[in-house]
Amino acid sequence: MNNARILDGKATAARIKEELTERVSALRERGVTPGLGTVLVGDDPGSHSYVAGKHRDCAQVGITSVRRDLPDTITQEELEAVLDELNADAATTGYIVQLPLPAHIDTNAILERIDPAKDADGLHPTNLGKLVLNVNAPMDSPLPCTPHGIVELLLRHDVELKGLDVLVVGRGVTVGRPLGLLLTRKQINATVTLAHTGTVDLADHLGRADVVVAAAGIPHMIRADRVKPGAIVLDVGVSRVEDPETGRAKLTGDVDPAVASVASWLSPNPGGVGPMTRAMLLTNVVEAAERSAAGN
Ligand SMILES: Nc1nc2c(c(=O)[nH]1)N[C@@H](CN(C=O)c1ccc(C(=O)N[C@@H](CCC(=O)O)C(=O)O)cc1)CN2
Repeated sequence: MNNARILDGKATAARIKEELTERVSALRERGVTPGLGTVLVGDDPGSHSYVAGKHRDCAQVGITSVRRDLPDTITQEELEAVLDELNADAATTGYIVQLPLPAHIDTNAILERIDPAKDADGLHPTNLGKLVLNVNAPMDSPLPCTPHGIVELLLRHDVELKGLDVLVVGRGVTVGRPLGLLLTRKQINATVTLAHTGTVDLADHLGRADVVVAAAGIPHMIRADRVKPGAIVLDVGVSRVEDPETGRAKLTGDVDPAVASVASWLSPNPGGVGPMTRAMLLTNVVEAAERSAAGN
């Protein structure tokens, strides 16, 4: 039995895209055309699918976009040269480097090479630093897309986290760490536990959490019998596992579908945080263009 109400990321992202379409046309009337660049290294099917989705979204809202798809044999220096080109390209008002990068590439050095004013992912150290220092008033600088998407998804469903105990499972730089910072801001005022592979008794944390954000990338690790009844559960992690019936790869989230019978709200996967991640990327691109149109 499914009791949980659905945090519908697909429908919410569609509404955000409608709002952005109007903002983009207002910018275009003022002679400003927002343009997204994507840098994709290698041939990971998941990354290719996400990047393709980002370009489809751009076309939908009127943002121009360019792709730089590169072989996984590229060197650090060659990749940095591509970023230097994008930093200098006036038509690219914002860009992202799709993660993960191959192991021989120094990811932190790459993120640092992005012009912070063109950082559409909010992952440049300057922009992450603003998040840590809590100095990015709304729209001053980009926020990382997935954490921002999670907050926006909850806000637009009128789900308040004030005073709630949130368990974030996963301490990665694109989700867990920045999400902990966002949720502990005074405007949200949640209490956050960041669980990770070194966490001793995850089951104990799970059983006590009012809100669970699962971003570990371990299929169905969050089970109904472990979750506090009435908890709010967001499924962010994704794995590609072979479907035994068809033999084809299938997307599987971190949350067992049976959790829907005990949770009060559930953000499914697919259809939850993924589309919101893409909507927040578009938001970052539009806001950067609006800042530059305002001369900031
Ligand atoms: N540079 C970045 N790299 C990565 C990020 C990021 O924010 N910036 N996050 C993730 C992947 N990601 C964005 O790039 C992403 C994940 C999921 C989706 C999405 O729309 N998922 C759909 C299903 C899509 C499908 O069927 O393939 C859904 O959940 O409904 C978009 C973007 C890691 N890398």
